[in-house]
Amino acid sequence: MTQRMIGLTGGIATGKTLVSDYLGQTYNLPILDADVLAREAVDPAFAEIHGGKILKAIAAHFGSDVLKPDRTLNRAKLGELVFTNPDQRNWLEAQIHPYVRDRLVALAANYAPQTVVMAIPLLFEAKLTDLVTEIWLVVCEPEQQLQRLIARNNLSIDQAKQRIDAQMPLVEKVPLADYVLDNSAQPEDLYAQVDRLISAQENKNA
Ligand SMILES: CC(C)(COP(=O)(O)OP(=O)(O)OC[C@H]1O[C@@H](n2cnc3c(N)ncnc32)[C@H](O)[C@@H]1O)[C@@H](O)C(=O)NCCC(=O)NCCS
Ligand SMILES: Nc1ncnc2c1ncn2[C@@H]1O[C@H](COP(=O)(O)OP(=O)(O)OP(=O)(O)O)[C@@H](O)[C@H]1O
Repeated sequence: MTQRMIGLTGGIATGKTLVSDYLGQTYNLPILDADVLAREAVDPAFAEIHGGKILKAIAAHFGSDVLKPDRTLNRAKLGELVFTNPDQRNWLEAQIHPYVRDRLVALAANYAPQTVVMAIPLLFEAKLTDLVTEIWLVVCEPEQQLQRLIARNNLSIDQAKQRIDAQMPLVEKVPLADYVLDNSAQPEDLYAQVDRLISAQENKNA
């Protein structure tokens, strides 16, 4: 039996975390989160897995300004550098994405044959679609996305727009998804769509 791998994606701040938290808590599904793994890739505490070489390469490339006094990554500083410069962003992604891919594969294998959710913001951009067996896309209105991002990350309008523009436009992701979850109303409306999707699948497999 093929292991079911739900690829959960969407634009930044559209509501993926609401969906993954709900799937984890209500349906007990394991959540593999690419953002968490991207943090792990540069975390000295995980040097046993990655040898610490990604953080070293980042510091060599961008200068030690991107490190905090405790030698961990200054994410705000690096964010400023990469979200204003696509070449630098591509360079950074090339360091981190292969690690994220390998960890997703390894972690999913640990759960086989159980269904897993892979929450991957850059599922399309990072060409990770081959890892999943179906794609769920969370969307909301562009203005809501902007306002939610500004509020959550405490960004200026320009900074928030830069982050949104660093991703493939949401409208281009819609035709690539198997299911689209609309998060332009209340979280409860979003959860109801998740329930429908899960029960439709359960009926299909019954
Ligand atoms: C630039 C960094 C240090 C900024 O860190 P910060 O703590 O501010 O953001 P965080 O990592 O929590 O990401 C928040 C959101 O930003 C978006 N985002 C992150 N990286 C990218 C990117 N390279 N391109 C477009 N959007 C991105 C995603 O929607 C993500 O959910 C960090 O985002 C990073 O290391 N990015 C490169 C790795 C990557 O591509 N991660 C995405 C998952 S694979
Ligand atoms: N339906 C909603 N109504 C109001 N606020 C919401 C709604 N959905 C999400 N939010 C808020 O918008 C922000 C973004 O949501 P969330 O963190 O789930 O997005 P995300 O897609 O996981 O973001 P990222 O790509 O950065 O990981 C959060 O602060 C969240 O509380």
